[in-house]
Amino acid sequence: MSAHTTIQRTTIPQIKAMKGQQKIVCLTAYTAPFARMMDEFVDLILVGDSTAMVGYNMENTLAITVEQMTAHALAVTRSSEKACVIVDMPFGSYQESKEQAFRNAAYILKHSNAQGVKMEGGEFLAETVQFLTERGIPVMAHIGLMPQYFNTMGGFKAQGLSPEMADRIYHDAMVHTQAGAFGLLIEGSAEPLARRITENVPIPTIGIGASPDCDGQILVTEDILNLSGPRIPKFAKQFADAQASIRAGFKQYAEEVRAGTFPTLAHCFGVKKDD
Ligand SMILES: Nc1nc(=O)c2c([nH]1)NC[C@@H]1CN(c3ccc(C(=O)N[C@@H](CCC(=O)O)C(=O)O)cc3)CN21
Ligand SMILES: CC(C)C(=O)C(=O)O
Ligand SMILES: [Mg+2]
Repeated sequence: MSAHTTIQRTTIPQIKAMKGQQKIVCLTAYTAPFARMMDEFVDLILVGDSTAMVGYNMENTLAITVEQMTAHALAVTRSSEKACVIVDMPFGSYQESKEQAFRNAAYILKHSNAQGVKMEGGEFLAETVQFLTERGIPVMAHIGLMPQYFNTMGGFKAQGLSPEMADRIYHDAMVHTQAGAFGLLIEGSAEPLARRITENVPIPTIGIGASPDCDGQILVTEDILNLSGPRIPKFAKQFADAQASIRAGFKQYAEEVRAGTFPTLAHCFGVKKDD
């Protein structure tokens, strides 16, 4: 047995096969500590472009680059061994043409060792989904609320609430499925729409602010740990208060340094026993 055949990373075909069998548990991670801690609990880690907002305190996701996403993705793959890892293609790196999309997706995967990419878009994106899938790059299509349309939409607005819009998003889901997407991420959309899509596609749907009936769920990790800023979406639920625990640690450290009780000689080098 070779030295590196201990744990096999979950593959994209395995994620696809989970539909109808078991819920697909997904979270975002951008850096080593969270990737390392969540690896045993999640099936899939998304290196989300939400790091623009959560990690860099930007107003929206538009300014993050291919190089930044690649660096975050590499940190995540180096710090996990079990979860399937996919990466958000950042704004402007895939919308221009299917060739541009392939070039940037191949760059990201080559330099990060991640397994697939996610891209936001409706019907126009289907030929890109097919082009990449045929050439060895698995694509998850992100539909519904698409944060990269921040300027077109004038903010983050729930989608598919009217029958006309719901039908258009349903159609987008069918077209992406036909094009070979390995999964659909449905964000901020009417619940009946997300359920109807889930029931009518053979590929997994991953919901965020979508429906309990989606094949899997995802949230932004910092949101569920109370580590995000003040603007947390309605669909996020707080599962732990890491902020309280981290702030307590900062407070204690500051107090001990100011009081001169940290460090002690036990934290120092070259200290003689009888000093
Ligand atoms: N911290 C964080 N969590 C996220 O889930 C997330 C990000 N950042 N950044 C990228 C996108 C943007 N997302 C968001 C951000 C805000 C709302 C929001 O405020 N929605 C309103 C309803 C908007 C409407 O329909 O008018 C809400 O009440 O939740 C939704 C999705 C989801 N993603
Ligand atoms: C919110 C999830 C789905 C995402 O796209 C991100 O984290 O960027
Ligand atoms: Mg994203």
